[in-house]
Amino acid sequence: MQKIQNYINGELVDPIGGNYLDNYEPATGQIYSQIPQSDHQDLEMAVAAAKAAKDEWADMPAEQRANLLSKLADAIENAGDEIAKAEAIDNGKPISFAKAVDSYRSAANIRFFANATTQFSSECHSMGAVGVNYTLRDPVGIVGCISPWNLPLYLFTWKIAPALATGNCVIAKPSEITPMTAYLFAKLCIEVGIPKGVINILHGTGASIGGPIVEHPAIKAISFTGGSATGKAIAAVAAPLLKKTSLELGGKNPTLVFADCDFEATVKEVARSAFSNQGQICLCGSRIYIERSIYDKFKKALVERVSKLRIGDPLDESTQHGALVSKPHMEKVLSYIELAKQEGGKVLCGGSRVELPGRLAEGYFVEPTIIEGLDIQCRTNQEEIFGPVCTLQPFDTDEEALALANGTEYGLATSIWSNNIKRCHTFSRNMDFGIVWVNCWSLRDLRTPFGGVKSSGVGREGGYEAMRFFTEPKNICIKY
Ligand SMILES: NC(=O)C1=CN([C@@H]2O[C@H](COP(=O)(O)OP(=O)(O)OC[C@H]3O[C@@H](n4cnc5c(N)ncnc54)[C@H](O)[C@@H]3O)[C@@H](O)[C@H]2O)C=CC1
Ligand SMILES: O=C(O)/C=C/C=C(\O)C(=O)O
Repeated sequence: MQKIQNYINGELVDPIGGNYLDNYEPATGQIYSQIPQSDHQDLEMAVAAAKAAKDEWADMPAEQRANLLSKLADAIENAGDEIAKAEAIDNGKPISFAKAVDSYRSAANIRFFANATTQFSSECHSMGAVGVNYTLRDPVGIVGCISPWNLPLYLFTWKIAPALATGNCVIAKPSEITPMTAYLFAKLCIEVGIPKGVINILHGTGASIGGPIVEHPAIKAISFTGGSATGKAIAAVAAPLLKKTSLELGGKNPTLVFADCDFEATVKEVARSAFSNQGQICLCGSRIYIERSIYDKFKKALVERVSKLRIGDPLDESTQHGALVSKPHMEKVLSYIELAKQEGGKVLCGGSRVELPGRLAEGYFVEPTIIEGLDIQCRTNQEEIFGPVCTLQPFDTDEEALALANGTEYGLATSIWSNNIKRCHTFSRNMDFGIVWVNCWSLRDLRTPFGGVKSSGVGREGGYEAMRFFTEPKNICIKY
């Protein structure tokens, strides 16, 4: 059975303690590889390597760093099909999605920040005849990047790329549930000649290696994406250590559909926003509010479209809906469907585990599920399910729609579907979310601030926001 290795000081190495975890293939429910259960000993090695590498990497001219990162982006692009296949096996997502989204964005993340390195500049403030201030943006030093399982290499590179671009050395931990593409990424780093110690990748659980990364005194900033409970636990450890944190956490995102929307296009995109990646994206729209005059028509069209999604083998190019990432996660999602029924919800489509034949018989497949008849206060509409489950609810007025949209503890992303420009602007201004999409969903421009408010997190990723996070400003004041 394949054994994944850590990547420390430019080499693939076994964990010092010799401990491993099983890695499951979600589509089959079978163990197919093993991953290091790293601990503080591995971390000390990684920190020593990063310390040795840090000055040379920080002092390297931006263009040279950009060239190395561009080579890494090329390597990811060339390995795109292999990465997509590994993601489909490790995560359960359809291979077509993994190619179009995961592989594509992993390369794009690195390329974007390779280019940004050469464009990043700092500020200068003239004091007239008195003097001048200018600001240096120094790398923070050694930073920790901790990523989740839903978009494995995509979110791993989304953090690592700006950290490296701004001259930091990185200790990174991918999710223990989907470690495979971070392992492939380590091999590509070796292939393209990323200097030793600049990136170090440690595998294992949050308790065994995630926590120690957050606590380590040499690691000065933590960029984390994952559940809100984990984010709060990380913040509690990092705050007294005065570490910078960027926390991109959960969502319970509302989708607002108005009667004046482009009907067909909206049905299509709302289905995509709810069920892409089996609903396992923090941006997915899981609470769909529809203006009452089109509620029945929209519901019928949405249910019809979603019921036709092809559920099957993630490795089959025609599959549109794959497996959930793990057995515990599947059980969590199914338990929320049961809860929704107990809370008075009516299941309009889906609602059950799917049993597929042959090698997929033990796989973690759950039908795309649409539920109606629940109010905003119930747990189904308040808690993040993070799976292929959404609820529908009609509304009568703009005021009611706004109150429903803002009515949870989360504030990550929302989408509005309407051709009334005034309404779109007014809603965009009044909604408590970090990201508002109007007549689109997840239309991404990597320069924009990415992240949420309320329990959806602290700080922003993307573009200069990420580059500012990974640098320390130093003001220099010169008197003439
Ligand atoms: N992007 C998002 O918004 C995501 C949200 N979730 C939500 O979180 C729920 C739980 O999923 P999990 O896989 O348990 O996510 P998680 O938030 O626990 O895991 C994310 C990453 O954090 C690490 N981690 C866990 N505990 C840690 C700690 N104390 N210190 C440092 N690192 C730690 C994990 O090993 C993983 O690499 C999901 O059901 C879903 O609702 C999960 C993944 C992504
Ligand atoms: O950067 C994006 O386009 C998407 C990011 C998605 C997440 O952060 C998530 O699902 O956790």
